Amino acid sequence: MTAAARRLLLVHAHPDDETLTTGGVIARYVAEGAEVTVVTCTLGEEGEVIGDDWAQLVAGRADQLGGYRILELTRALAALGVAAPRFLGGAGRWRDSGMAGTPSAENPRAWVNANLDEAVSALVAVVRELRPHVVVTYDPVGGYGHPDHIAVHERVTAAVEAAATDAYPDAGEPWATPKLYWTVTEQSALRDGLAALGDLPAGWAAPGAGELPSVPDEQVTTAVDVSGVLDAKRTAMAAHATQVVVAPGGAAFALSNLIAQPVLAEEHFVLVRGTLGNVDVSGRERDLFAGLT
Ligand SMILES: CC(=O)N[C@H]1[C@@H](O[C@@H]2[C@H](O)[C@H](O)[C@@H](O)[C@H](O)[C@H]2O)O[C@H](CO)[C@@H](O)[C@@H]1O
Ligand SMILES: [Zn+2]
Repeated sequence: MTAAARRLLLVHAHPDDETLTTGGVIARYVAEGAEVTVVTCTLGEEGEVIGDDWAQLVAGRADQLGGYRILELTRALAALGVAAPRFLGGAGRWRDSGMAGTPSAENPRAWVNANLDEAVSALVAVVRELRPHVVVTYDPVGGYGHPDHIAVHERVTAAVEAAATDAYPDAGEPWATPKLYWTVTEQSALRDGLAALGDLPAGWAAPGAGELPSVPDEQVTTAVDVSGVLDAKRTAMAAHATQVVVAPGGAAFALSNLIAQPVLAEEHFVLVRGTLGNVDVSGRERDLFAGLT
C-alpha cells in the first residue's frame, strides 16, 4: 500500500486529547502522505482554564470555553498537518460531560446522555464515508476514566463493528475497517520518562505512584516511533493553552492539575480488531498500517 493511499481515522472526546496521546502518529502519518482525519466528539465546554486570560470563559461564568477550544484545536491540528477540526454531528452537537461525579453530566446535551443509536450511526456514517484502514480510539477505561472517553470507546467499538454490516442502511455503504487500535500509555515508558525528568517548573508536582494511567508492557502490540515529530507535537500541545502547559525544554507537559507528564518519543497502541502485521524482535508492530498490503 502506498503511503498516499493509507487512511487513518482517530476519534477523540475533547479538544487536546488528539495531541496528548496521538499527536505523534498524526504528525508522522500526515508527513508520510497518509490521509488522516481527527473526529472530536465534544467542544470541551466543561474544562478548567490555565492562566487568567481566558479564565472567565468557563462553564460557570461566560460559558464560552467550547467555542474558544475550537480555535485551540484548529491551531493544534495545523501544527500536526491536519487542515481542519471535524466534530461528530457538527460543532456543538454534543457537550463535554465533565469529570465523573460532576453535575454537568446532567445536561441533556452531554455526550454521556447522547441517544446511543444517534451517536453510533453518526460514527458509522463517518467510517463508511472515510473507509479508513486504521481507526484509533480509547481503551475500555477511556485511558484515565473520564466518562466522555469511556463513551467514545464504547460507541466507536460499536460503530466499527456495525459499519461492516448492513445495519444503518442510511449511513452509507458497508465498510470493514481492517485494523482498530486503543491508544494507551506503556507502563515502562511512563516510568522511565518520569525518571528522566529533571527539575520541574515551580508549582508542578511529580505524579504519585499509579496516579497517571498506563498499561502493562505486555499488553502493547504496537509502538510507533514519533521522535522525528516531537517538535510538532509540543507545538500542538502548546496550542491547547487553556488545557496544557509544556515545560521549558519540552521534556514534560502538564494539564491544569500541574502534574508532570513526560513527552514520550514513542506512542503505544493495542490492536483489538484485525491481524498483527510484521513484528520486530520484541514481537511488536512498529507501524499502525503494518500488514496492510
Ligand atoms: C485530557 C482530558 O481529557 N482533559 C479533559 C478533562 O480535564 C481535566 C479536568 O478538568 C480535571 O478536573 C483537571 O484536574 C485536569 O487537569 C484536566 O485535564 O476534563 C474536562 C472536563 O470534562 C475536559 O474539558 C478536558 O478536555
Ligand atoms: Zn479528554
